[in-house]
Amino acid sequence: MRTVDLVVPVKGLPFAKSRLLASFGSGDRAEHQRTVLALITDTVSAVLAAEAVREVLVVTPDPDVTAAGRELGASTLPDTSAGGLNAALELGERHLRERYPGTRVGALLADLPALRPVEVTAAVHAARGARAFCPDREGTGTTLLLSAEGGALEPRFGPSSAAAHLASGAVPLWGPWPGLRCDVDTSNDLGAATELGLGAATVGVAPDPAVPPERPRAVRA
Ligand SMILES: Nc1nc2c(ncn2[C@@H]2O[C@H](COP(=O)(O)OP(=O)(O)OP(=O)(O)O)[C@@H](O)[C@H]2O)c(=O)[nH]1
Ligand SMILES: C=C(OP(=O)(O)O)C(=O)O
Repeated sequence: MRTVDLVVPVKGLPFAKSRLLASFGSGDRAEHQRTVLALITDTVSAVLAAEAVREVLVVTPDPDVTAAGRELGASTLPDTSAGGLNAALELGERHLRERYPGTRVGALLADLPALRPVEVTAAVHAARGARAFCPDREGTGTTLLLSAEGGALEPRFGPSSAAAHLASGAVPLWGPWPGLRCDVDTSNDLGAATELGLGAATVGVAPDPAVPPERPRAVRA
């Protein structure tokens, strides 16, 4: 049964995943952007295939992300909030509630290249209708937040968001869903996701985390 509509927020590609840029030889921005787009593609593809998910709404200011989201079958909304991540999520939440009054809304971050559709469905079921969240692999961040049935999302993403979601009354979900918990911010995270098994888009483009990036070459006069 389809029980949740999900907002997936994505920054403008040139500004996204800045901590991952160091993994690229000479700080190669084109390769970096291709990898960020691949992370988004694998995340969105996995949630679109999750049985518990009805609609996936990508909220972004970026035209390339918008085009990629549409191609995959997600709906898209321009991020006009200019208020950061939580504002973008609330914008998406309002949009989904206008379309589906009373719906259960979720927020999923777009950097989960080892995500499996069954993990999303299992987490939705494990929440049992409560406002709940899935902590990241370190237990400090959040990868998925679900509103209660009929309740508001109240996103508190950002530094130490797991503690913030817990303090705001959301139930932590600690199920065996390594792909759902493995968000990729750094090269180390990419290594962990590689061990779990990257999705088809990321496996083709991500730098091998075991190979140190090339140093920028000295410029000769
Ligand atoms: N629409 C929108 N998405 C955002 C915004 N800020 C962050 N995001 C997205 O939220 C998700 C989680 O953010 P982070 O894990 O911090 O990723 P990031 O900000 O791209 O990474 P860093 O630059 O390394 O901090 C990513 O998919 C981001 O693209 C925002 O202001 N608007
Ligand atoms: C924004 C978040 O992600 P990260 O810690 O990966 O930046 C978060 O966990 O709330």
